[in-house]
Amino acid sequence: MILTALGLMSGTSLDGVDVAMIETDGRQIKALGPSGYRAYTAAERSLLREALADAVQIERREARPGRVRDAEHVVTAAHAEAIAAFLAQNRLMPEDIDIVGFHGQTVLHRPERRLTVQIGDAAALAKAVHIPVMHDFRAADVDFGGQGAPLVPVYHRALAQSLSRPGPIAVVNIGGVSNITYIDGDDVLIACDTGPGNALLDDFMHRTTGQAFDQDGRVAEQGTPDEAWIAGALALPFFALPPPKSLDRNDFAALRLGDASPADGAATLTAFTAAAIARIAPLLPKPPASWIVCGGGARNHTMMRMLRQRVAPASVESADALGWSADAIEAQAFGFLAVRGMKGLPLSYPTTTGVPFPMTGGVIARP
Ligand SMILES: Nc1ncnc2c1ncn2[C@@H]1O[C@H](COP(=O)(O)OP(=O)(O)OP(=O)(O)O)[C@@H](O)[C@H]1O
Ligand SMILES: CC(=O)N[C@H]1[C@@H]2OC[C@@H](O2)[C@@H](O)[C@@H]1O[C@H](C)C(=O)O
Repeated sequence: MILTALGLMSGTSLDGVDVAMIETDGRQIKALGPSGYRAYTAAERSLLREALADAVQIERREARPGRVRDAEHVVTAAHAEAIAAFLAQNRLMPEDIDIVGFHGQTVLHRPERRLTVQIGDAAALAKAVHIPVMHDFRAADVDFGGQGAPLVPVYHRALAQSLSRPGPIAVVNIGGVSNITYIDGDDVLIACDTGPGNALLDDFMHRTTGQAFDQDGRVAEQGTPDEAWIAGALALPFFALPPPKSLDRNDFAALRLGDASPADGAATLTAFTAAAIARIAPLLPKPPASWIVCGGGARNHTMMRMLRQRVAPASVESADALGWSADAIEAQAFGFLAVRGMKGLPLSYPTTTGVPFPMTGGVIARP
């Protein structure tokens, strides 16, 4: 049966809430609908940053220390607003939607302690929007010893079904953290986080220039990467580990650049992200022949150029260039995952998160 889902994603970049509509039976994509976006205000974003800092002390999933509880209210309200605006703009009624896939906002990810915390009150959201809400997508995977991330690979595989590109194909998402899905024919699906995405660069830009991010990679383009610093950072044990593996947004936050100018610092961090993505290739069964990049990093021309240099002669294309929506893919993915969860289909596999057997997930809150 084909269901209509709305997927919602509030990613590690802390920039806002993406919404996207998808019609699917959980295996194939029947149609992709419109998408929308509700940015966090500067005040909301700084509250989320404080919540991330306070979340470090969390030991039980339900705990909401310090600013985490206030942040949870803000996250829930922002998602309710995002859905209301999306329905109004597209002249849709709540009854037109079968299920909402609500990822929430990750504030702490410690799979080695069987702990991953996404804030957002699904029961309150279901009541506010009058639609059933599926949430807690990562919990079952982590409970069974999986990484709990990344979860988009099953959706990348569904998207790639209609793609004619030489394989193996690597779909890379450059959000706050970067992750990769490796697809080789119908049977091989491997995934992991590769290292930093935009979060380190965004934090550096914020600190040194007051800008939220390096628009189109223009600042990095003016600078020179510090290759010795990058080689030192890539020597961290994480980068030598084979998939599956995952990261917390702030796992590399302690890395410091010293006195770099904004241009050289941005160039170094952009090159670090590209180099960390390319570093996964020797840990995969074969080097990918076609790289497809989604997430906000696909708009950073300097990052795309640096990735091209590092994976040559393989091709590197932006998801938008294929007619996929680089910005909406993760939100579409959580709509798709909600339908898979309703049908008891796996969200993750031993080769994507390290879970011991294919694992479904998600919990439904009803209005
Ligand atoms: N035009 C642009 N030029 C350069 N960078 C951009 C541009 N647009 C977006 N970005 C970068 O992309 C980031 C947002 O990416 P995205 O929306 O994929 O993140 P996310 O949803 O938080 O991701 P994830 O959950 O995968 O970590 C911004 O913080 C910024 O660093
Ligand atoms: C714990 C968590 O929220 N992880 C995010 C984060 O952002 C990118 C990367 O790290 C990825 O592993 C994951 O998100 C995507 C949507 C995923 O689960 O596939």
